[in-house]
Amino acid sequence: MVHVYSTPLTTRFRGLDARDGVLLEGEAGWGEFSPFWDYDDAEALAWWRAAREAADEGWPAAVRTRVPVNVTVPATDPERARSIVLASGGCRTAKVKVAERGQTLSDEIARLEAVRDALGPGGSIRVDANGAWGVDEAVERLVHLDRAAGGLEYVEQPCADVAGLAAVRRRTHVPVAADESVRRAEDPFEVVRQDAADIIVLKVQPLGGVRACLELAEQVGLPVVVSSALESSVGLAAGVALAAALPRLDHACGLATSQLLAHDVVPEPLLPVDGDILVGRPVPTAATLAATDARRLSPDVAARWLERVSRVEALAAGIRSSRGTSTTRRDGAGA
Ligand SMILES: O=C(O)CCC(=O)C1=CC=C[C@@H](O)[C@@H]1C(=O)O
Ligand SMILES: [Mg+2]
Repeated sequence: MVHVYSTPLTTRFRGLDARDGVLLEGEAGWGEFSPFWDYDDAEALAWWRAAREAADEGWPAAVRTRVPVNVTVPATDPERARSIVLASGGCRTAKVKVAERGQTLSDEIARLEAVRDALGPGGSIRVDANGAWGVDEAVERLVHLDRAAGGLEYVEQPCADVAGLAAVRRRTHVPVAADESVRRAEDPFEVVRQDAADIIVLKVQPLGGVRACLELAEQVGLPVVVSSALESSVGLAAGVALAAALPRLDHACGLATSQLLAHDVVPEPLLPVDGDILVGRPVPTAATLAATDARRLSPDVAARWLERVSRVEALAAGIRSSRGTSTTRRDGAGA
């Protein structure tokens, strides 16, 4: 069964006001396929593999029952930032978006001060620049942002390229986390070779599934933060499964993003309680599927997704047969 979901966001995020994607049901449960629209079909293949893993195989065993998570604060005004933190379900870590086009350093300082105020002195604050800064700009900005936050836990992807991350890392005491340099890189190990990061951010869909992420984490050998791709709780469950299966987890994970969706696809979304998400796999119901059904809410979006699924599924099948392996166990499933 294939369901195309669509929901408004509660706060604009990553330039988006709505989120949409596809849910697939297989023998092992539900999987999510929701590459952002700026990912082409070749890039979307990894997202497809993650969805099929969830639907057909399920995930490796958990070694913990709860996962500490951060509240995600979009590039919004200080009052809204404060209320997002206060309504976060007890998160002790906040991730604050910075370097948003059209915003100034003082907007960012005001947002960080509001977040620190709401979090209290004991919480941790990290920022994410999504690769928008040059090296000098990053080093300079971090002095101000570190001060406004009362100390930063780390900066995520300050610059776009790995050499930039490495240079920033040498020039600031704020630890550096690599996100896009892992999930959109041709070679995620470049970050290790250039000594460019203290932490790696892993997202299950763009990296091809929970097992692929566990393998990557082991090979990279750096501390891991598991983060969402702004999925519904069906997709978030895969991130939670990864965080639950990692042998070591030293940092809160970016998996509390159901808070950014106006509607989720399950009756009890994966949301933090006392700052933790309980490891589990919520199941959609007929009522929640109907409430998020893109075929009813925005038929054009639903049609685009069904076409995308057919194309990516064909691409995946072509790759499998050209490698000489058997075709899918579930030929045609999902389309
Ligand atoms: O890490 C989090 O707190 C939430 C997830 C998150 O920030 C992101 C999800 C999806 C797309 C990205 O632009 C963004 C990120 O850059 O980490
Ligand atoms: Mg990021």
